[in-house]
Amino acid sequence: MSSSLAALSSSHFNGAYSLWKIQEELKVSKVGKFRIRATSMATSSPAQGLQLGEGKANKLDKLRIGVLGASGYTGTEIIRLLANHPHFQITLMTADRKAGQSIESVFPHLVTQDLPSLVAVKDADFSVVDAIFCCLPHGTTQEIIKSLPKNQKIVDLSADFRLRDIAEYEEWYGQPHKATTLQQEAVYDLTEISRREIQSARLVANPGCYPTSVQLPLIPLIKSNLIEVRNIIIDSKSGVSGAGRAAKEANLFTEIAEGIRSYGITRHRHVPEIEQGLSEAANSKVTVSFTPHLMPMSRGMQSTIYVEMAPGVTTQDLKDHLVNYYEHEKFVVLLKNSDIFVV
Ligand SMILES: NC(=O)C1=CN([C@@H]2O[C@H](COP(=O)(O)OP(=O)(O)OC[C@H]3O[C@@H](n4cnc5c(N)ncnc54)[C@H](OP(=O)(O)O)[C@@H]3O)[C@@H](O)[C@H]2O)C=CC1
Ligand SMILES: CC(=O)N[C@@H](CCC(=O)OP(=O)(O)O)C(=O)O
Repeated sequence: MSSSLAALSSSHFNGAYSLWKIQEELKVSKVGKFRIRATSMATSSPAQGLQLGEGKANKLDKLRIGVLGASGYTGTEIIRLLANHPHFQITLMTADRKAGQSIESVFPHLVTQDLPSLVAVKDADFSVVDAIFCCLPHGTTQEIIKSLPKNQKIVDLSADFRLRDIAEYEEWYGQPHKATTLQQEAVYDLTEISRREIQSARLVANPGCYPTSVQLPLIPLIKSNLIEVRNIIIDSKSGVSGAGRAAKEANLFTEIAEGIRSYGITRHRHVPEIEQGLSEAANSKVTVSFTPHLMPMSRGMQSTIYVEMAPGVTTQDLKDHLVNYYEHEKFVVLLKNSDIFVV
């Protein structure tokens, strides 16, 4: 008997890009141990979630965008991606404590952009937007999205509409769901996995950071039966911006510099989201062992994922399949050189 394990590394810059690689295979057999190295890298952007049907996009010069939570970390990434985009114009930006301020007073690097001032959600004029990116804390998001005009496309970056099972949401997030009807309508997934459904959805639930780094490499491999759907071990590392911009004692420089902190062991809220995505790909219940770590870096993420390969499958098969699967994806790029992999 022999068993084959592969370790896949997947990383991304919070909320904007993802990278992954197949790192190495450790093959254990009667005749001993050997290693094979292969590398790949992927990038993915939440902005991909905003694609209207071709007809509509062609009629508009620029799509007018509202960014709710523009003074936060994900909000500013959306602004960075869209501010110079030929097809988008940011016409509304909201904040809470920073309402009334200019965006450059919050993020000085945006000083060269022609952007509206930050307003409170209650004062926002939604008639000036065609589509909305919602970058608000979960919990808050459900109430606010519920009150938005029904004709606008919304891409929600929070976790509020990701879990299809309301009971599961309430269990893992420790609060009742306040927009259960909208939850039924929401389309959760990565653009690379469900592009068509996302294009036609009104409410898109953008996957979380850790689930993105796990699902990009694993879903294509599960769908094609190249890996076993048991004993999946995910070891993830995140920069501190993943926790948002609001001040927290645990995220002070003195707490996180020069150290590594594992947290949420066996009970991180991304476990059900990861298992939901992998189970759908496998058409059977998949469970995972997932441990996130907070790293002394401001942004970026790396997930090293250990999987059992299906009988007869090699790491080259995994790599070939992923290269093929993501061949036409602009935001997923596989690393060619396995020695260079830096977050
Ligand atoms: N950070 C990350 O890497 C990622 C985060 N996410 C998710 O995206 C969402 C936003 O996260 P992130 O950008 O990190 O969070 P931040 O804490 O950095 O920003 C939150 C934003 O929401 C505003 N806000 C806070 N409370 C309220 C409220 N009650 N009403 C209206 N606006 C409010 C804040 O305004 P103000 O600053 O003026 O108070 C700020 O603009 C979260 O749900 C998070 O889980 C998703 C992917 C990645
Ligand atoms: C370092 C850190 O605290 N990370 C966050 C996840 C951040 C993320 O992007 O996920 P969401 O979109 O679900 O917020 C956490 O562990 O809860």
